[in-house]
Amino acid sequence: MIRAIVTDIEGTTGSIAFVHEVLFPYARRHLGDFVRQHGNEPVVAEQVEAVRHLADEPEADLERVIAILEGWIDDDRKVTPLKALQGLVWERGYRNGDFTGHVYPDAVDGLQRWHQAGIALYVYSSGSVQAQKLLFAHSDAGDLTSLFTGYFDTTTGPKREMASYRRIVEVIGEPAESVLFLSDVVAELDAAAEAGLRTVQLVREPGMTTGAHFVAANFDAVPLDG
Ligand SMILES: CSCCC(=O)C(=O)COP(=O)(O)O
Ligand SMILES: [Mg+2]
Repeated sequence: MIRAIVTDIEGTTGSIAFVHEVLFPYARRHLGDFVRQHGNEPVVAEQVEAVRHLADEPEADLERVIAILEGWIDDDRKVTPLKALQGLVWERGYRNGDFTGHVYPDAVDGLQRWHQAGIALYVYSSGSVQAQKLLFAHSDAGDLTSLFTGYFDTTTGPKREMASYRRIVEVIGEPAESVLFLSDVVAELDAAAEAGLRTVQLVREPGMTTGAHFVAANFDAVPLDG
């Protein structure tokens, strides 16, 4: 019996296009000025220092750090300091009404249905927990945050590593086999299955790589039995 569902965001609850054509370009446009303006504030300074450490450039000045971050956006690197800073930059975009978080209507329905059925819902995304909460608080369908029990990001570990899912299951406090992980990415599903979780792959667009996981075209087709 499924007692908890952990869902990915990009390509699962919302479109890949929203992340790559709205969120990432917004961060690319505003990140430099944001870091220049707020670089002395502890929450930003901590991430700037983490960039220097991760890039192995301890002497990098602020302009060099910004260039590193912009390169990481271009390469879609799922690294914690970039993700934390992106979340801070997107906050302004959501609050200004520059965009709303894309969530597929079937995902809204499915999440509401499962929540009403007493299944605990969690998010696991490379986007920071702050960015996840912003997306669901300012979604196309309104504030959906009350549906979720908890959020996990790269501070729990990379999404393609089995140990990350072991940690998530420990926090959830349910047996791995009663936790279902939803994602569009086979490598993430492989890692979750290795940790003993049940898995379903969302294939929302033609031509996506599939693997050994049950495939669903949308949340209506996600089976909770068998
Ligand atoms: C929290 S919305 C932004 C998502 C993001 O930054 C990202 O890299 C997508 O990662 P996911 O793990 O949801 O595929
Ligand atoms: Mg995804």
